[in-house]
Amino acid sequence: MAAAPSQSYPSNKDNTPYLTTNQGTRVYNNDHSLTVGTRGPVLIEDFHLLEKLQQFDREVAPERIVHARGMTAFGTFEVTHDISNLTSAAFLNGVGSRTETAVRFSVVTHGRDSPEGLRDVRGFATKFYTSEGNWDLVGNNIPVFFIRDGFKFPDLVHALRPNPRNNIQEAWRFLDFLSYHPESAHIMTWLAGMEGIPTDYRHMEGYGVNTFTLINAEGKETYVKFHWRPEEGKHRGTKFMTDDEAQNIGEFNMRHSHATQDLFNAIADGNFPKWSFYIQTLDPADEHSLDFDPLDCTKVWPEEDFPLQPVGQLTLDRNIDNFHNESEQIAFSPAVTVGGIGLSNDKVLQTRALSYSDTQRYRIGTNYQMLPINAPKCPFHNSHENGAMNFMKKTGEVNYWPSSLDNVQTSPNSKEAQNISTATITGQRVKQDIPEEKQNDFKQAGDRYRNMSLRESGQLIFVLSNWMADPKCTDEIRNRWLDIWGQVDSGLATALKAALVAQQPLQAVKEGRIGGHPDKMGASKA
Ligand code: HEM
Repeated sequence: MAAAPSQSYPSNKDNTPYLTTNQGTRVYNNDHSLTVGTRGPVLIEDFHLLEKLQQFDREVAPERIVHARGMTAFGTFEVTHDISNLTSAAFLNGVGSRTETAVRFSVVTHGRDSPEGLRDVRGFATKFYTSEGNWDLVGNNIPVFFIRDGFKFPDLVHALRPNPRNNIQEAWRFLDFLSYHPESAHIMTWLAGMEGIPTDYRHMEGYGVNTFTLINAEGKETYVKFHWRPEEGKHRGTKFMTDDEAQNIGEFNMRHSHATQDLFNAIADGNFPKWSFYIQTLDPADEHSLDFDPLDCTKVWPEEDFPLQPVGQLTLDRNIDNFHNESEQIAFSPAVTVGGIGLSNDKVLQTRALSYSDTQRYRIGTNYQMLPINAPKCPFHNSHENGAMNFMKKTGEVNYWPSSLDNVQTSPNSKEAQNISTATITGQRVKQDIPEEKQNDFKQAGDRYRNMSLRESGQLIFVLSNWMADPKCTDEIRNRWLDIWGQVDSGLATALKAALVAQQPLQAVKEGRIGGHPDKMGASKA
């Protein structure tokens, strides 16, 4: 017997051998509009024509405001080292425990069809469909971020995205904004360095970036950083490209989708990519002994002080069936978590907790969480109701709580209750940066620079000086950055000054703008 309409989820598998409208009626002609005579006019009573055009007119859903370009694959996460001493999350407990996952890799700044070989941060977002609900680990391939307060995120993204006047990404704009944020010097050593253009998605690291908490069965909280390490290839499994190599790949791959293709082909060929999963932990009682703030996501926790502890392994072994349903409509949020894993007070993480589901309600729709790609694989039950595109079959008469007629219960002693930190917080309401003595914005950037090989530091200087040589970059912006780089490492600032002297005319000649002045470049001419 056919399923009742409210239970029926149309699928290609249920196709009839006949073309039908979405209403299920057979189509007798799929070539011509209904017209009066062979030359028209066209009649609007042609429901099939209207449905076909109107569906097409609405095919494009709004793209993500960031990370618009991306690709999803499915796989399994398996625990290799038990961490039940640290967390009560069931899926992390017991060696051999396996959880279904979906991972979406992405490029941050530009649109849905932008090239995948751009110098940019990459996203590495993982959805774990655990037996206790979904956990989303929404990470990047670079371990640090540009800012330490999400209040600044819209300005950051505006500065990185194309100029609103000419729709071209211009280095002077992000250099201008970031020069007021010296905490960004650290990520700039990654973005402008060798790590700025990963070869593909399979050879990337992933980092949770923000500090989270693990909470164990006794309620003890531990600060944690999450890390993915690819298992294939050299240099910790990562592979990167130079600007020239990336340009070549872009020219060769006219669809600018070499990384999507690489991932899809590898999985289709049975060459399944694998990542190891590690944590770094810190007892909150020890946080004040550090010379940086462990909740400041512009800092890493040095591995020599906070060794990586292995937890598990991720294998991606299944491609998506449909890009729109499983990559465009997949929705991640750092606030989607399970009992035993919580958020820290990291100000970027706390602001992220709002932003993702807010934009998903806008870009996918009110009921985005019901879509098969986003719904948990465990039972769920609540009184959330209705809204556009709600396709849940509900037959009950009680859609409120509590009720004497519906004995559904809360679970006050469940692990979820333990997600709420028991730490006492006191303080005045303020709008302020973290204490100055903990900002320490230059040390980690300087250490990275001083540990670079000649090739690596040469690459960094090449990219930074190219950005600073943008003819629309004013002397004031350039000098502010030279001052920042001087505090990172005086040798780096000297090298940059020398590179700028050598490079600026070259850049201008290359772009046919020699003798240019910011006003003549169309920046602000009235
Ligand atoms: C306050 C800072 C941030 C805000 C407000 C923010 C906001 C957003 C928003 C609105 C989206 C689009 C989500 C969607 O349409 O589904 C997004 C995507 C994403 N963000 Fe952030 N973000 C912030 C910082 C970060 C950081 C620090 C990371 C890395 C840890 C990150 C990683 C990602 C990833 C990987 C995606 C793509 C998820 C996907 O594949 O669908 N974001 N972010």
